[in-house]
Amino acid sequence: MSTATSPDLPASNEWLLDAFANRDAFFASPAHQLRSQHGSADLHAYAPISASLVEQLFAQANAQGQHNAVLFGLIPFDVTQAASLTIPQKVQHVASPANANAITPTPSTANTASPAVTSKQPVPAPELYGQMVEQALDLFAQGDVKKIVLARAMDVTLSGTIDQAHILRDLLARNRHGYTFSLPIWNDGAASQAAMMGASPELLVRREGDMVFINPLAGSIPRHSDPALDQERKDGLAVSEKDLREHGYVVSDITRILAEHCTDLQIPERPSVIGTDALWHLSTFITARLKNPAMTALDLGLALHPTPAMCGFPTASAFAHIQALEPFERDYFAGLVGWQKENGDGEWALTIRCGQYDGKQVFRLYAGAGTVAGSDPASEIRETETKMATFLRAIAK
Ligand SMILES: C=C(O[C@@H]1C=C(C(=O)O)C=C[C@H]1O)C(=O)O
Repeated sequence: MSTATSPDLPASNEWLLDAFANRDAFFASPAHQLRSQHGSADLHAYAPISASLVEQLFAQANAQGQHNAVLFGLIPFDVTQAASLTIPQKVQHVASPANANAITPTPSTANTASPAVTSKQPVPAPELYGQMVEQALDLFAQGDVKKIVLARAMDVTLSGTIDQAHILRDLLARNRHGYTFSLPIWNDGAASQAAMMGASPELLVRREGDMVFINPLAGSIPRHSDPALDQERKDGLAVSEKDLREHGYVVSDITRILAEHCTDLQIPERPSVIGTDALWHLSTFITARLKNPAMTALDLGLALHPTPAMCGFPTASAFAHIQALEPFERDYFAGLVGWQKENGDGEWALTIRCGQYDGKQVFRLYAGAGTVAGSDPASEIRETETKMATFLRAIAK
């Protein structure tokens, strides 16, 4: 996660979040910060993703005299469902603040006081999620599938509307090395108010010219408030046979797909351990060079998606088991979130540690965890709870 660069981007000392309203777009990575304000000349689409849909949107932007157009997108876990794409008329694109570690969330004022949680409904109940993990363990024992990522959701109703900028600042302050976003969902046409918001730690692909950067995570343990125990957990994760196996499925499948599209693959032999504010993760930072420089960041992201970090291994059978076991639609959860320019450079993160906002008072939060032979249902319940906690803390006090 140390490879952030800001090639020729204007510097900025602050996050571009002033007067953030529904239908605005924001995406921040360690290097890039992009913000748009909704306007009547914005272009948007709500349809299954395809190269021609992306080309059409850029062609329309060109036709209205827009240069340096930037596409923002949410691509669902199941790519046959509608993606939500936006080319705003005007986008601010600057570097992320270099000293952002020093930035703390702005305290709530009378106008931006965080609403309270009035109801919290797990989907399904945690015990049922534990039973889903048990069912996955039976499937591993039968032998046709090695890993299944199982998710659950939480419907949260708030006492009032939220201040998106306040939430995003809170997430940014805690996720310096991640991908923090709020992008509109056009399910209701131009009148839509819904958005996907979150702070993902996981980069699917960044493209800079013909170079691509990929950073899968898989294998996790919640952090501990005691520094010595926290270090023990970190050291334990680095040598955990179960977690290394879970991570290995992801890296080997990504390597197989990258080999079709890239040369000069640089893949560390062993994963390292990275920390978010709440969890330790096994992480492998991969670089490669595209064989075909016309392949865009999104093209490569879609070739890789869904990786065994979001779905399982082998992909097709894990995908079928997810459809059968999970009692809700993932929609944009565990899909792609990001941006790209017409030349194909861009960044696509995975849509995790996130929630779908209805634009008023309701959020659906999501979290998933990879299960393999040897997984423990109680640990997966705790892990998914921890994964939802950062976002829950950000939206309501
Ligand atoms: C699916 C999620 O996270 C993924 C699953 C992980 C795991 O099981 O160890 C780790 C990071 C992510 O690839 C999520 O946060 O919801």
